[in-house]
Amino acid sequence: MKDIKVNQDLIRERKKCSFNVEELIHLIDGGEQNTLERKEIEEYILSNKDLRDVVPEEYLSHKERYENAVRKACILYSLLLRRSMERSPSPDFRISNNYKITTGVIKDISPFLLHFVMFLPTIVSQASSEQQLEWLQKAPQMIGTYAQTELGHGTFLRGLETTATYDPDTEEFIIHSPTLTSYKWWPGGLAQTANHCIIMAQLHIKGKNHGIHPFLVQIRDMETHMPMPGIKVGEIGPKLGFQTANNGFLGFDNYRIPRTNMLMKNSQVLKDGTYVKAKNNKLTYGTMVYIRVTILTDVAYELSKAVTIAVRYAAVRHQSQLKPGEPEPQILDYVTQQHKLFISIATSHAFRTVGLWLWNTYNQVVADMGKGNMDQLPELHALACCLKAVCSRDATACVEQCRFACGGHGYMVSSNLPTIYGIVTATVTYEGEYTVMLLQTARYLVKAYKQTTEGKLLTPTVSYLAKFLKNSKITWENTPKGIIESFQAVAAGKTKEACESLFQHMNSGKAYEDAWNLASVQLVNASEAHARAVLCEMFWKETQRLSSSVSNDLASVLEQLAELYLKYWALEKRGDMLMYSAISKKDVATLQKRYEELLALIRPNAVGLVDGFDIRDEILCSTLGAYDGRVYERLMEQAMKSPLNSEPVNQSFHKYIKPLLAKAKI
Ligand SMILES: Cc1cc2nc3c(=O)[nH]c(=O)nc-3n(C[C@H](O)[C@H](O)[C@H](O)COP(=O)(O)OP(=O)(O)OC[C@H]3O[C@@H](n4cnc5c(N)ncnc54)[C@H](O)[C@@H]3O)c2cc1C
Repeated sequence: MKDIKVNQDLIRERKKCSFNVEELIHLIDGGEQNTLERKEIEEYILSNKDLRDVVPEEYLSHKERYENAVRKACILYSLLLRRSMERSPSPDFRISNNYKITTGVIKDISPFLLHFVMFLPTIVSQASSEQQLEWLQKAPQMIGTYAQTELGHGTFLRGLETTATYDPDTEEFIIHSPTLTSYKWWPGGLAQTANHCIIMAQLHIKGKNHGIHPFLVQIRDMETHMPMPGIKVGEIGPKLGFQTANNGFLGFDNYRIPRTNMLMKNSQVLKDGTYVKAKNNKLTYGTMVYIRVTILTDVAYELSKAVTIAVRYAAVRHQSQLKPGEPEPQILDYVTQQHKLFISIATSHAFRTVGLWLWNTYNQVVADMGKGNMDQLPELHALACCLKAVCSRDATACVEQCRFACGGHGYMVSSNLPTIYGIVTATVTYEGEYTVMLLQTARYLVKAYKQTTEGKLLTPTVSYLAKFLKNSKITWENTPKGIIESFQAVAAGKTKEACESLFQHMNSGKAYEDAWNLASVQLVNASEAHARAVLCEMFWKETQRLSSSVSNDLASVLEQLAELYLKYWALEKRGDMLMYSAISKKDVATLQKRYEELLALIRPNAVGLVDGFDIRDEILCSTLGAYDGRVYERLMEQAMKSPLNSEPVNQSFHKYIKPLLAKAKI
């Protein structure tokens, strides 16, 4: 960074920082060695000139954009492949930001993403060991995706219509799309990129439907890349974001695949058509839970990008006057601006920290499952559902807030905030839609509530229910512990009310399903409250644990962020606090005062904190957020790249405007 001219405001901000930014970078990366490795990969990839766009992506046509994304993705993967042949990859890739290198190459979503995040993990988790051996060997030739959603059904898996009918004479499955609504719709990379696909289809044997099962299907010829006969495949068109993800549709016309292409780790179909049911149907949850768990750290990273852009911009931008006659202050000095932005810094840390805790829990549960112990799977599933829902929704709100905080310039595509928003808001829907996820967790909460009333022991993450269901209002204590307990009391109270509503509807003669639907707004609220209680508790506990391993300077900043997170949400949810704890109006004022003190404490470290995310300019891709703060110069440089600026008069003037003006003269 020595040779570049850095904006004076940013220089001053960096001098104010009270902690060692390098230490924070190492903490986020999971150790100094990981930081070194990440930086080395970033330099190796991002210094490759072929990966730079001469014309910014947004000026390309839809087709050119896709082709450019494929070109860059191929260079990227061959570079990564060469490197992995030279040295062994990092043992724990989740802990480091290494895996985020793709966003520095393809600003939006790679058309190969699904191959890595869904196709390969599904083979690993759902194919038998023989299938894995065969397919993973062929994997370098395969480009895969995961096709579950259909035009007519996403959430309701049992409603999927694609059929896989077993023909014992040829030992094949006949894959068929019987209706328009049975067409697969959405899978990333499906349209023009993938040559293979895991599809979910209804398994029919001898006239009996055995439900949804996964199948490996080749959809394109390995040489010509033409769609295989019997396959209809294409692209679904532009979306809010994900412009380069190559989301596709797929239909089958009695397409035959070998029997051995059903993924048979769990259920099996024998040669004669005998169906062998999975020992435990929960085993198939594996990949879904895995992806939901990883979404927490994914949105934490995207949010760290958004808030880096917004905080650096707020340090460089001067607007209005605090006092008449005085110079215009940095907008970061407005307390409302700090209120808008600092929660995003804290939230990114919260989601990364809790995400890593959940990741470790997931690994523990998977290890136990390997030994035949499934006991913790329902709890993990319930946790992953509500945390995925709340984190994706909160991150979306935070990214949008960062964009608002940049005023008009935040609306520029060159700020990169609109693209980040497009990426983050998609996580609210895919891999389990928001409301549906909260309702899944609600089922677990209802069960836990019943267990409490029966005096049975509860699993650790809901054990607070037993404690707080007894008290209608708990004593208010203005400490992190007190706030966490209040969130637990809120969750317990909302769970109780949702359950009472459910049971009342049932007692009045409604069927369970109707009663569930009638109580569902309250059930969703209970589930959201449970997620907040878990987030607050785990973020605080994990911060305490991490703080003991870092310098005092860094520890105090980390604790300020965790405290800010708790205070922010206690204030946001003050209505709930008033309902379920003995908090008074005076206590709320004290909470507000401390929250404002925290904003002031964090203010001098704001730029240092976003520098601590250590996101290279090539990955940020933002005119507003680059390390050097050359905001206005970059905005103008990017504007000059608009093809409309390449000629002084556009042809549309002669074609349309001039004749119109001529008519106006008459
Ligand atoms: C960017 C993006 C990428 C995607 N990538 C893939 C992919 O690679 N592969 C793939 O297979 N799919 C993919 N999907 C599809 C995605 O998984 C589905 O969109 C998602 O599961 C939601 O299903 P749906 O669209 O049918 O919505 P719906 O289920 O129709 O939901 C619509 C509304 O109905 C409500 N609703 C539905 N059921 C219930 C219920 N039981 N109770 C209360 N409310 C309910 C929902 O809350 C929502 O408000 C992708 C989607 C997006 C947006």
